[in-house]
Amino acid sequence: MTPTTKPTVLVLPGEGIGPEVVGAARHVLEHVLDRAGLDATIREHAVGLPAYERTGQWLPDPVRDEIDQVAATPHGAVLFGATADEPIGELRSRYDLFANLRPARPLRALRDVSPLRPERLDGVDLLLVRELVSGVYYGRRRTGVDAGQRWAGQEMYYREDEIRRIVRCALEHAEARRRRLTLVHKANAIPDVFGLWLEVLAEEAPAFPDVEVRDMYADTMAMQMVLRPADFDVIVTSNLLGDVLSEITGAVCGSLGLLPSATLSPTGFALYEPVGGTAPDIAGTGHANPLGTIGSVELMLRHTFGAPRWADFLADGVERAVESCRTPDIAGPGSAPCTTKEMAAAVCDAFDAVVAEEETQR
Ligand SMILES: CC(C)[C@H](C(=O)O)[C@@H](O)C(=O)O
Repeated sequence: MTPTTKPTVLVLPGEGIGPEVVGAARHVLEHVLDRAGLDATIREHAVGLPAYERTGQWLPDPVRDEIDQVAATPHGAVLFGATADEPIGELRSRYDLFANLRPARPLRALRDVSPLRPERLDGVDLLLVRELVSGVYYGRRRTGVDAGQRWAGQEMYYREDEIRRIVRCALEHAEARRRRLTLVHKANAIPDVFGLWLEVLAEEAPAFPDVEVRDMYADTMAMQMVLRPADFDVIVTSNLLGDVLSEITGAVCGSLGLLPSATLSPTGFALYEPVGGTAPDIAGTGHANPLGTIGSVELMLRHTFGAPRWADFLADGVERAVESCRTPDIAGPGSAPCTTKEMAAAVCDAFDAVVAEEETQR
């Protein structure tokens, strides 16, 4: 359903490759909105290192105030680039952005880029649902010295309701997709925490009788994701395990730079960001892959703008664009790599072509 009030999108590029990939994705967002006749308020602010250098704050107070306001509106969203952990950890927790959706589907034209044999990619279409505001990331931290030895600890803690809402979210997505859900855990080594995850899953699953539910140790899953990625549909897991597993899905698809994410709060406020980080080794070269951020725009069109048709056109545009335009991470041997900006332009052109075809077919 199209939102009744105009969405507001705060663009927070951050540092490293963040400004480059977000610049490209913003260009694509504005292009699609224009073509679709959709309206939005878009404002951009510095966070992370550039903000710290200017104000001494990673997330400056005025920016935080503005995000507070936008988070309270019915269709508020953030398009985020990349930073070190400070601002992103604070944003996730402050706005209760608990449901991190990380879809991973190899692009047709990039089968040669994945390190996996092409036949292993057939039918790969994963959705990793990662809990994002609890677990060991936010656990009690302590350090000390004992008998002359320094020690450090950080607690892994989960409350029942935190598990229940992410498990439910994953079950709902599984029901709407291919109806398979795998809970990934380490109940053999961390029995109390992951035992509770398993109990909650057993309590929630009966409400979704069409979803085939199973569970798997995280170490086994790490292997299975490489050997048989097509066997899985929705995967739900904790904050830390989800972080590690999503990097594997990046490798399966051919590059971490391809992966998008959407993180939803209970109020509908959402943050969209690529899965890849600041990539300091290539920052400033103009060759970072913007497709993970452009894919995040596609997710924004679905969740915040309620415009799945335009999101589908954009997804088709991306499939077409990579047939001829590829940044160095996905260029493969022998082909000339394109720049971040060229990739954004190629996506806009391909999107226009998809829309034009659609219009002539009607
Ligand atoms: C930057 C870092 C704190 C972050 C995380 O671990 O959550 C990143 O790896 C991610 O996957 O979003």
